Amino acid sequence: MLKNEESFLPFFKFAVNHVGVGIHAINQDGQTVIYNDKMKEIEGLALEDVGDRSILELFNFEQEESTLLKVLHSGKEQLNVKQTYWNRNGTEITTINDTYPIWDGDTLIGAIELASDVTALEKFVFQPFRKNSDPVTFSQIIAESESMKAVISTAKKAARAKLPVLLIGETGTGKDLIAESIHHELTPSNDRFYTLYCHSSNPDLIEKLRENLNGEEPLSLFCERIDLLSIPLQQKLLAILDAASHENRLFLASIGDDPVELIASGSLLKELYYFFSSFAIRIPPLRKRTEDIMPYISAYLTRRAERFGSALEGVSSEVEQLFHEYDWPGNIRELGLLLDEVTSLATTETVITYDMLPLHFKMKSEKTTEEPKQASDFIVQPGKDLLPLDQFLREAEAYYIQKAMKHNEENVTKTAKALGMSRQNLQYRLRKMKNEEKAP
Ligand SMILES: Nc1ncnc2c1ncn2[C@@H]1O[C@H](COP(=O)(O)OP(=O)(O)OP(=O)(O)O)[C@@H](O)[C@H]1O
Repeated sequence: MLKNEESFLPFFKFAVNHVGVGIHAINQDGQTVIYNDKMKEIEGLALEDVGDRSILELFNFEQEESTLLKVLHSGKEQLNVKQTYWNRNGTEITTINDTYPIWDGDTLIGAIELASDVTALEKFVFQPFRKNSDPVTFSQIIAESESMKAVISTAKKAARAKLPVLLIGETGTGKDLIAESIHHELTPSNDRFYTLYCHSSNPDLIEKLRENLNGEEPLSLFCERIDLLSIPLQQKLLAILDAASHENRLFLASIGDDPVELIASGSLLKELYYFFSSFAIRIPPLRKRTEDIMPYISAYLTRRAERFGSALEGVSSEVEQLFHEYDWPGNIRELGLLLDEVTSLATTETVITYDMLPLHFKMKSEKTTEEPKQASDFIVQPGKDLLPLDQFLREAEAYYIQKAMKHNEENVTKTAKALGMSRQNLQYRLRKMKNEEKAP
């Protein structure tokens, strides 16, 4: 570190321990090098627990479960990953994590995770229906698009048949909401709606479930994200459900990805999939049903005006277009989160304009709406300015590699072979292209 940089160290240390996000960084050996106060608070750890122990020892993770290690191995960032789990103090925590690789020139030297604790927001704002203890019913679900109308219609059929249901969809698409709506649609109704959050690999969780399912009480059980349970726990869960099946009971589950892929990758037990899949309902991501965006915003703003007297009534046409073009990786939850952020800062405005959007969203949305290069960009044409040769070569190389990757279904080994280069060389170029894309 340069002398000048050293003098900033106390400022950095102060900032790291006073920011509102949890920060966890590891070096290339998986050893913790930064673990700030907010992260300790989120994960319920004491300073002595952390020391210089590796992340694997600290959390008893299976190697593949740690996002930090995944990023360290792949060199690829992972953004907007929602995690709900019980921390060391037994408190249920929901975070949204962004994890980045750290490069020193071309060498990958570690990874850093930035975690925003959204537990309170989730409880208070994201689940407004639960907050009021009102039952969640189909009437509260926004479904303007044909695809969502079809989802609701199948979900109602499942409620009439009272057969097991599997909800398939990306995070934030509304699986929980639909599960609870199915429960409230049942006739005769079930006494209780239990949710089993499968985000923890703690065997006690499943044991507690066994106790709750003793007897013959009519109930609905929603096993949220069964694909996040370890396979041995999925086997236990299946045995418990088999034993507890009863005509008065409805079992529902959700998964975050295509079941065929989850089974093939060893994340989902085939038999558990069969158990739930009498009704397999796929909820499309928001980017494939953009007709639902404006009705959701309108319902959100109406609710906000009723509760907090907010003056906001809609969004500008520029924002509407941006929202339609953005790919919403966090789906409706991400849209709700964004609206929370914007509306909490609004005062007398009646329309949400581009200027009111947070910087992080503007940056993300710009990246996704940027026009990709076309083959015609590399042809010398009359009236078109010539590029400096090295810029032309860089852009042409990036274009050619991207096309080659697409042609080989993003398989690095196949593409490297086709391009006559080593896998490492291609990986290096892909990383370089990504960094150049990000550079302002
Ligand atoms: N169609 C919808 N209409 C109204 N609100 C919705 C809709 N879809 C989702 N939401 C809201 O978005 C948030 C996320 O929904 P939900 O928790 O049901 O998603 P999920 O698919 O179960 O996500 P995860 O897999 O991460 O648990 C909730 O606040 C929910 O109220």
